[in-house]
Amino acid sequence: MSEDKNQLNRPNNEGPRIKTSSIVDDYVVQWNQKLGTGISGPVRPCTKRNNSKKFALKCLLDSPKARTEVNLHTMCSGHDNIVSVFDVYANDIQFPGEPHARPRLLVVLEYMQGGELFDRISKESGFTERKAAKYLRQIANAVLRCHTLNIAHRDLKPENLLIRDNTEDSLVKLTDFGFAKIDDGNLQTPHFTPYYVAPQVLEAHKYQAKQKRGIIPTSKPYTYDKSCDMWSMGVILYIMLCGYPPFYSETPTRQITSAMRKKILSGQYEFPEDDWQFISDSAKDVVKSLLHVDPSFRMNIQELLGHPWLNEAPDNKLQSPAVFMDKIGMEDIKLAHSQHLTTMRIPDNNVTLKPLTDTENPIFRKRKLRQTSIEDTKDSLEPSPQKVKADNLKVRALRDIIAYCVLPPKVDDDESVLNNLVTKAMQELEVKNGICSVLDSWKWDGRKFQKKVEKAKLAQELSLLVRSITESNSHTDEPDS
Ligand SMILES: Nc1ncnc2c1ncn2[C@@H]1O[C@H](COP(=O)(O)OP(=O)(O)OP(=O)(O)O)[C@@H](O)[C@H]1O
Repeated sequence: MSEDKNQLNRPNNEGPRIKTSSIVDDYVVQWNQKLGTGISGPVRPCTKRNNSKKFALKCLLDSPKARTEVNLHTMCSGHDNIVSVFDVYANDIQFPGEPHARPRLLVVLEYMQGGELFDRISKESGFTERKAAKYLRQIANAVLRCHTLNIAHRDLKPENLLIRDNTEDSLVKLTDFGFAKIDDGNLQTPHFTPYYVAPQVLEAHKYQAKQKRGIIPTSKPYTYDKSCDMWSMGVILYIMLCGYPPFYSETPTRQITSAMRKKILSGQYEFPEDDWQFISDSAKDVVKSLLHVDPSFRMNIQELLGHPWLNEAPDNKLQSPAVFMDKIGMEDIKLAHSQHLTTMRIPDNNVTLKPLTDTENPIFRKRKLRQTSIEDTKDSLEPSPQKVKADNLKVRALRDIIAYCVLPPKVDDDESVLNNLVTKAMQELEVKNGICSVLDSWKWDGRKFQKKVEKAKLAQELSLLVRSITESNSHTDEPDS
């Protein structure tokens, strides 16, 4: 058996053996070439000295987060539908423009010659439902591997689905474990940050409450991180079938609009007749089951793999390749999906309110990355501490309301607490349009609500408002519409 095959079949549950010898002893790295670029900088080609095989090299600044990425990726590696990790080196490296060498993790990955999945689909002349099902099955198998190991990938998006080679039946493989985490399904009240409470957290609370009341059996624990992956597969499938995403702004913009947010939250999407009339009901059933707004009713990975459409999809031709040819449209689709994933990811630290500097915002980072020509600038992409402080102050009052709504009620709680918090927010906020449209739902008369407030819903809508305010502050060049 070849060395590479051995590597693919070895058990990976101990994490990688990180070598401290120099990578150049074993590999020739083409430092000036790029296979692609992500938030952590370029991925470069490299060749193994002893067998002349080509690999892809991802360079990460060494940090606990990078070590987690490498660790979880290595654990999932060794599966046909996951890009394999072959070697990991911890070396000090100085890139052009840097004053000194910095500790880096150099991750030698299986070389994915065929590029990104959606680019491949755009070139397929006879792309059919059956082929879409074949791709989805492979993606689902990758997710099964992760979920079986209790790892949620949390960044399932088109750019992270790569094709092995240029052959007709080439495999699709999942990569980039930068947001992956062990999903222990453990969600107790203090274990999230009210600042960034995502709809999924609130939904998880609802689920737990239903479990406590015996409405949902406790034997099927709901894990919110894993259900993000299922949602992502629903979006990816929808796009594969028609060429555009289910939740999309009508006006071309790189920001999610508030109307779009509402649609996402309430699961409002359509199968426009013109484009979907020839797509099978079975395919639509898979989409619906994955894009279920309530994660407790969303299909899990085993259910997806057991769906008949995956094996019996009809051979009707799809229009998506033609739509994928529109590169600018594709970029927008990718950005919108990334942004939505950011909303769904739950902050990992608990109890204390997190400063913005600790959050990951791929859109923000990517935009910055595009603006700079210096390689490996990960550290310089953070907003200044002064700006973070100013941003935090602007939305502090909104965060107080969110925290009030999501934390368990105090014994002496009454309506005046919420009314006072809202009044304070109205006084502090510079731009009030966003909050006014949220408050309108419960008839805020300037001092109190005339209608009974659904606290979970209010928290959901305000957390989206907070995100849009802080994000639009980060990109004053592209205001939220
Ligand atoms: N194994 C590989 N073989 C070929 N190209 C690759 C490989 N891994 C990554 N790439 C290319 O590099 C790009 C960035 O890789 P990756 O997503 O792992 O980096 P990242 O810095 O974590 O990016 P992201 O912004 O997506 O989080 C990919 O979209 C792809 O085009």
